Amino acid sequence: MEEQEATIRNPNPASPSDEAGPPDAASIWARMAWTHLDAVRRRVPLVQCITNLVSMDIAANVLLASGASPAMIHSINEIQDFTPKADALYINIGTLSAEWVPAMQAAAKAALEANRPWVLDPVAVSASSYRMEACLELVKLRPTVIRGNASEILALSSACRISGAKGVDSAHESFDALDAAKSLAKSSNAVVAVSGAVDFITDGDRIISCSNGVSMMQKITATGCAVTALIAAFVAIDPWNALKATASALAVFGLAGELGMEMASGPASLRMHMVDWLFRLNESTVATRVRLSERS
Ligand SMILES: Nc1ncnc2c1ncn2[C@@H]1O[C@H](COP(=O)(O)OP(=O)(O)O)[C@@H](O)[C@H]1O
Ligand SMILES: Cc1ncsc1CCOP(=O)(O)O
Ligand SMILES: [Mg+2]
Repeated sequence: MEEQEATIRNPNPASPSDEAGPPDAASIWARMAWTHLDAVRRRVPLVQCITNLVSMDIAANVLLASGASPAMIHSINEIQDFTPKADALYINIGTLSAEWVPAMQAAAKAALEANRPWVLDPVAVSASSYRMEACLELVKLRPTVIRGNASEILALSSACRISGAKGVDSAHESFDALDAAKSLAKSSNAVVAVSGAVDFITDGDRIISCSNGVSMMQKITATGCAVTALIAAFVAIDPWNALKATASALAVFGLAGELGMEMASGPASLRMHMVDWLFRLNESTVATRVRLSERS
């Protein structure tokens, strides 16, 4: 366990005998993504998911295929016993109901008390003031990571309704939400990830961008929810480096989408092939095809 953690903190130590010379920044990031995926497979983190009804199947299958252990447990009566046993908690407000809000809050508090990372997906946060208020209360419970599409991050960051946002889908490009993401990261103390054609991950100071993925992923419902679940698994195995773990999860997911698209004929087969590729990804594919970089 200690050896693995050390590897994650320093995923690519320079080797003086490396004939190819020192690795470039892109390959260091890609090797980091592999180290994270490998650690998830070895350590099989238990991820408690309180997620929407649409996403339960794909989120659980994405976690399983990647090597994590999903548990879709949302009854308030089980939080006290179960949440401290989980390695990370995932909360998603997609199909919010009055009954679930107290369970979400209790789980976030239990995760904090047990020193476990927890990850928030603010699905369609601007759809209603009820949803926005519930989400703002959750943000006060110090999520480790918040991942949303551009419209959601813009809305949450300004905590007001954004005209043009259409339900659960984004009406904005991820770059439009970059300043909002930085500001939300600073005010919430969370790592904030904005997904889109390019994903941006920030802690308020550093910004990592990820250009893996294919646009067809938007045509599968709950891909955003599923990648947020995957972020929870990656943060579970590297909680002190949530920025990097989040970037790795988005890159691995996007790469599985790219490889899946080579075999798919539409959204339904992409979903299947993407899950297969999360299971099949190997070191050389991840190390050569992940596209992460840090913006200066
Ligand atoms: N135009 C795009 N090109 C490539 N990948 C994309 C594109 N749009 C979204 N993705 C990917 O799809 C996944 C879900 O992101 P997104 O659609 O923004 O979330 P949501 O489903 O919450 O709206 C992410 O992994 C993201 O990188
Ligand atoms: C369609 C829908 N309605 C409520 S939650 C949900 C799924 C949203 O998934 P994603 O945010 O990944 O697009
Ligand atoms: Mg979403």
